Amino acid sequence: MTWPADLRALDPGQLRQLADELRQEVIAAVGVTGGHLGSGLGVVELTAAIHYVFDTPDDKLVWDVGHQCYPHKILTGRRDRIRTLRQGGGLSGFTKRAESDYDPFGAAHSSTSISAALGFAIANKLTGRPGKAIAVIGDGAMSAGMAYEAMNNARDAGNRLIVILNDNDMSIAPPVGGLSAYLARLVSSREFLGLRDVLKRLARKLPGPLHKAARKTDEFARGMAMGGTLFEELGFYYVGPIDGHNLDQLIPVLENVRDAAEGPCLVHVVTQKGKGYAPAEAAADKYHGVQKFDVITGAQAKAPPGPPSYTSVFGKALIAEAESDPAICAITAAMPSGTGLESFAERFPERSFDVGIAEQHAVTFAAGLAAQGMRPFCAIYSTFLQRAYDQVVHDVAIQNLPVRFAIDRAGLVGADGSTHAGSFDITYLATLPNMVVMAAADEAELVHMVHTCAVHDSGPIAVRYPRGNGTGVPLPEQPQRLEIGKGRVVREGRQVAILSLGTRLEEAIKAAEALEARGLSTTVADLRFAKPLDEALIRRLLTTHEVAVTIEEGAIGGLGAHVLTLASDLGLTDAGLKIRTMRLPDLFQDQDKPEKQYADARLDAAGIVDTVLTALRHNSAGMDAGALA
Ligand SMILES: Cc1ncc(C[n+]2csc(CCOP(=O)(O)OP(=O)(O)O)c2C)c(N)n1
Ligand SMILES: CC(=O)[C@@H](O)[C@H](O)COP(=O)(O)O
Ligand SMILES: [Mg+2]
Repeated sequence: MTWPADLRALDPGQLRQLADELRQEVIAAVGVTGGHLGSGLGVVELTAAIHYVFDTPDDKLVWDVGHQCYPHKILTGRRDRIRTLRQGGGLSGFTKRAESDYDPFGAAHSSTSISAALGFAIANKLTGRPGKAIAVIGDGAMSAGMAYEAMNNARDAGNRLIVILNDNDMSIAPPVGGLSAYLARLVSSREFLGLRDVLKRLARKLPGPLHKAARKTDEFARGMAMGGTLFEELGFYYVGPIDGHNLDQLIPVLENVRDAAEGPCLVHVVTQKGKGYAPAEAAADKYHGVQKFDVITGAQAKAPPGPPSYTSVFGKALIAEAESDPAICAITAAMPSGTGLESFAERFPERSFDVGIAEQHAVTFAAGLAAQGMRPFCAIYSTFLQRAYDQVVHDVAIQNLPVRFAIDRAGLVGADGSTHAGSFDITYLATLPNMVVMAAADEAELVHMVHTCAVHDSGPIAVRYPRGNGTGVPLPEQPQRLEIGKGRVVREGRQVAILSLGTRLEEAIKAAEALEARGLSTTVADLRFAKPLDEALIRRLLTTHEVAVTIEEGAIGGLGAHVLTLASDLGLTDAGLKIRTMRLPDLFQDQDKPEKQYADARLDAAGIVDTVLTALRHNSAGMDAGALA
């Protein structure tokens, strides 16, 4: 069928056909690109209905997280580019302002949509613009406090704000907590919808005050049957639950809500994650995030067997520690599989906590556990820990509590792009008093660091490690307790010192070999700690080598900055010390593959060699003293 630019040219039957074709296009595209599938399949009809009923892009449609936006992108002028998803220079895997007027707000971190939509709604109100703001938020995203902060403030928006709760009873894992149970009760009260339907139609027909009376009756009736909807207590007119795959239900309800005299409204739609694709529907994770796959069989492309992932090494190491220490417990914010805590939860269900998408709560909950004698490991991706920064400072660091932060996806992450890059954790953590910050150079080091976190009695410790597989080094039989603040020299030289932190060590060693081939004797040190620094080792290296280079997979303000500060504090920079810091560039990185990003950032052996040779050529005025012989 030819799809019209304006869906309102279609009759209901044609719109249903478009939805079916749209679903097939999503499946075909993600089969080629990989990415997020289940969520988008669950909102195919909802996406078509929203663009049918509302006047997008003038009405502002804000997707929460945005991982479900592929049908939206196909319907809004990006059908021809959908197979460039999540590739350098291609479409983002999330909504992105720069990409289209139909993406009024970027996303990727969850639970921001209601706040953003409220901003659009109030701006329209203040400027007299007529447009609506529609936030589509999932049941998982609805477990984050930020959603309630926004709803608590939404009343002023009146009927300019519409929230659509997309309830598919799934987060990445099955949803958790009281909200999930509450929504299940709302959904199971289907017979109540009949009563509400009647009252709603009645309410809509009645003028002004009576309308309000009917609404009160309506709420009262619901209160009797359901204890009042949480959302109504927050000032929303709750409509639902309705079938989010039934266009014959979706369209009249959305039209009513669009034209409602009052608001804000929350429409509760019930959908199925992975809808319409049997392999996704059957999968435990509903194909939340997938590799390229065979569309016929659903079989995903398997990565060639290689070393274990850092995530799995962490999960196994923590279980080993927990076997002998009942104080060890684990916390995830809705990402048990991503953080490697699934097996821990199976082994120690009573000591494992999935708090939902609630990183702020996760950190302060960990602080409470630690204050009462437990040894909590808070496993949160670097990028998502950013959401709980004040909790790290205020509840953990200032109180010097023994919380352990297992920071996965630290560094570049590739296809998820700039919103998910773990670029800032060294910078934002190593600046905190009391905080210990470690970075594993390989998976063996990670085992030692997990053990050190388990046995060392101190305040907070963070250990960072990257997305993906290890280097293939053998895992230690017996983990070692590392001395806090002590690095290690992995190669002794005399002229050049490379001070590495984390997994850039492999490239540092390659660079040393290349420099030796040029007659430059090179030392390589794995500092292990961004805080506290190994002052004795750093002083020795900086005072006995012609040039020193620091390298880290983090943004400015991390290891390099701390080494430079130490050097200046020790007066080592007074004597014309040649030192260069290598770090991620000062920009938000696209969804290029990590190897391209490392090369672009020069955080590889070639970049290190180039940095050293350039430094050696520079005279004391920092001028290039001509090509090195
Ligand atoms: C702050 C934050 N924490 C964690 C994530 C990882 N994450 C992405 S989608 C998702 C689950 C979202 O569930 P829901 O909102 O119900 O959407 P669905 O996938 O079910 O459509 C999570 C935990 C995130 N994007 N942002
Ligand atoms: C949408 C979202 O935030 C998660 O699905 C994230 O993309 C997972 O990242 P990993 O694939 O690195 O686990
Ligand atoms: Mg969900």
